[in-house]
Amino acid sequence: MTADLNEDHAARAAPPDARLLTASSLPRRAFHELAFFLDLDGTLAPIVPTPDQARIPDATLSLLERLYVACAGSVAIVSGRDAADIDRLQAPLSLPYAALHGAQIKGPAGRTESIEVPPDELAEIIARIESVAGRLPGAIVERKALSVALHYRNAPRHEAEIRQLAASALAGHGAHFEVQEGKMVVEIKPRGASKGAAVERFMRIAPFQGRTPVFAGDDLTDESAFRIINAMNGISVKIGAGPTQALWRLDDPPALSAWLGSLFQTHAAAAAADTIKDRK
Ligand SMILES: O=P(O)(O)OC[C@H]1O[C@H](O[C@H]2O[C@H](CO)[C@@H](O)[C@H](O)[C@H]2O)[C@H](O)[C@@H](O)[C@@H]1O
Repeated sequence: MTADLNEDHAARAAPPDARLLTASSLPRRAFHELAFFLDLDGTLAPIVPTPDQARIPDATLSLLERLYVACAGSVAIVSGRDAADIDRLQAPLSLPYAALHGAQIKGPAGRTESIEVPPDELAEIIARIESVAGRLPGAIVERKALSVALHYRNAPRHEAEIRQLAASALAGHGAHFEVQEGKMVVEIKPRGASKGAAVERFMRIAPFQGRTPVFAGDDLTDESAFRIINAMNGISVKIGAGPTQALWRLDDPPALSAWLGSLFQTHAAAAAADTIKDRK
């Protein structure tokens, strides 16, 4: 069993005790005290039938821009997607991000960091997967810079074969790669890449350092980040149903947008109250 499958087990074993997050659940904190880490698919962008149909709604992009300004740059996307996809999906914004489940990081000053994997091994894995997936109607192979995802959302009857294919493609490459399960997808990613490690990395650098981290995510890959966030006394938010290590829960991407919007309303109301107090 790989580390990530263990994470899967840990998530399933956790009691379903994440509490519903509302506008008044948390003590009020100023934006300059907070750092936001947001997953992409299923969190900022609703889940859709194929990866290339995914979009971050314009209203969410506007909210992210306001948040970025309010937090003086302490907002990052933390995704399993390829860097090029994150650039495309967040345009016209250019928030810092972790791509490929944390294997690559683009920091606040645009500096990039990356895990390295042997390119010939990745090419072998992809060739093996593509040679079989082509015979499974509906299966989608998503090639990424350091990994490959095998989607079965449109080929649910082939789930078992697809999982088996990922396991067999990994054989002989386990020193550098590992399996990452996700929503109707099985991926082969660089060994050791994790969203938790990416969040820890961001939290060691300005402007994130010293703030209370907030992480929202919907999938198994987000569980490593929830654990790190909890250990940092941060705010971990699971989007959607399912067992989780997160302490808070929101129903879906629109609920996350509404909660982020409510932070601005609370902030504005508090500022107005302070002004009235000052005048008295
Ligand atoms: O960490 P994330 O930003 O959530 O990325 C996880 C994977 O998301 C994408 O796949 C998922 O979303 C697709 C679009 O909604 C959906 O069709 C698919 O079934 C989901 O698994 C993306 O394609 C992957 O590369 C990401 O790793």
